[in-house]
Amino acid sequence: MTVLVTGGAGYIGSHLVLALLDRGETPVVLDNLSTGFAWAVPAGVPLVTGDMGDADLVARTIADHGIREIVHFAAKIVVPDSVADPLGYYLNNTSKSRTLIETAIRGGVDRMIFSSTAAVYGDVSGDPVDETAPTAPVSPYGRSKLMTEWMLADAGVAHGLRSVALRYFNVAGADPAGRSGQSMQAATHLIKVAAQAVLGQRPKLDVFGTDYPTRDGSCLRDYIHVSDLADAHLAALDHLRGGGGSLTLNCGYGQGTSVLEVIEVMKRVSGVDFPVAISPRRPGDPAAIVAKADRIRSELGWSPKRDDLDGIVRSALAWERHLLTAKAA
Ligand SMILES: NC(=O)c1ccc[n+]([C@@H]2O[C@H](COP(=O)([O-])OP(=O)(O)OC[C@H]3O[C@@H](n4cnc5c(N)ncnc54)[C@H](O)[C@@H]3O)[C@@H](O)[C@H]2O)c1
Ligand SMILES: O=c1ccn([C@@H]2O[C@H](COP(=O)(O)OP(=O)(O)O[C@H]3O[C@H](CO)[C@H](O)[C@H](O)[C@H]3O)[C@@H](O)[C@H]2O)c(=O)[nH]1
Repeated sequence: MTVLVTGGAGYIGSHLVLALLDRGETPVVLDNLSTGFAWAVPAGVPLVTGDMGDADLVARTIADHGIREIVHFAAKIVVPDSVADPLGYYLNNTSKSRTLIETAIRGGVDRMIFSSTAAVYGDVSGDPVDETAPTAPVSPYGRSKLMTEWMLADAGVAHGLRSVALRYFNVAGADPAGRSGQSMQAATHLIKVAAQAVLGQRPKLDVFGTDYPTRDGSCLRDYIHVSDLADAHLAALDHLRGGGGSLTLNCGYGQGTSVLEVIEVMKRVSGVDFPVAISPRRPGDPAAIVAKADRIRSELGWSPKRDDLDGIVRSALAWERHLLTAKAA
């Protein structure tokens, strides 16, 4: 069975492509390479370079490869950018997802896994949130993804498309075998930025706000290893292939870690005391967001294998070193 992976040249998508190959499946990647890399798509995996908003291209790809299922990662993903450019985010993440979904249904696709986000919940009190919590995103990014969840749910009722919306919490780390990782140099994610600070690629790390109502004043997030997340997608595919119905599932470990704690782990694991500056809050950031992650275990039988912040940080750092060596070569 051939699986179409939109955004498969990106960070998380490339890890799913590896996980699919590891279990003998046949992925095809559709990616416009706006933030992804052709080299991140393993040799032998077809890469269709183009936009998911291009209905003709999507229809052709579905027909050419006999696609019945899509894992949909393609999106713009930077929360503060979405505050500055909301319409660009609604176009790419919402409107183009609408085109993708419509074209998929017309082409006979009946299963879709969607990369949703904890950002759909908004500013929660800090208690772990389950999937029944009200959705009240505080950023255009979060709203752009929530609207796609709604489209999938409505299309499911009207057209029989079954889907699993996976609400990722904070994804971090890299493939334990060193085959992929987060590669965008201008990335804004905390663990990636901290790894770059360790290697001297950034002069310092800014902590965006230490005046939040949290245990040390910095924001709390639930960090999940990217390979555990890839496994959750395999389990979601198996669920739908087995005839299972549509689901919305949190993907996290249920553990909140503060920005200052992440920095402490990065310094300890690397042995490098990089400079840290306390800076103002960043627009669109909720104070605390931690998953209640029971449903994914009971519905999919998924359980994490790499629930360890030291290990996540170590793998992120190893990938950053790899990128640096590759650049120098
Ligand atoms: N990284 C996180 O912590 C996180 C958390 C929650 C949800 N997510 C979601 O996971 C998904 C993947 O994120 P990522 O971290 O791998 O980001 P990424 O930027 O590395 O990957 C996104 C990929 O989509 C491609 N893309 C973007 N728009 C496209 C379009 N219109 N047509 C075709 N390709 C397009 C990009 O080129 C890139 O390869 C996104 O949907 C994101 O919203 C990520
Ligand atoms: O240089 C930095 C980078 C980040 N942070 C802080 O670290 C925390 C985590 O920030 P990230 O940018 O790593 O991640 P976000 O929580 O903003 O967002 C991520 O997780 C969300 C879900 O919680 C979304 O899905 C989104 O796609 C994904 O980027 C935030 O408090 C942020 O202010 C810093 O202090 N300094």
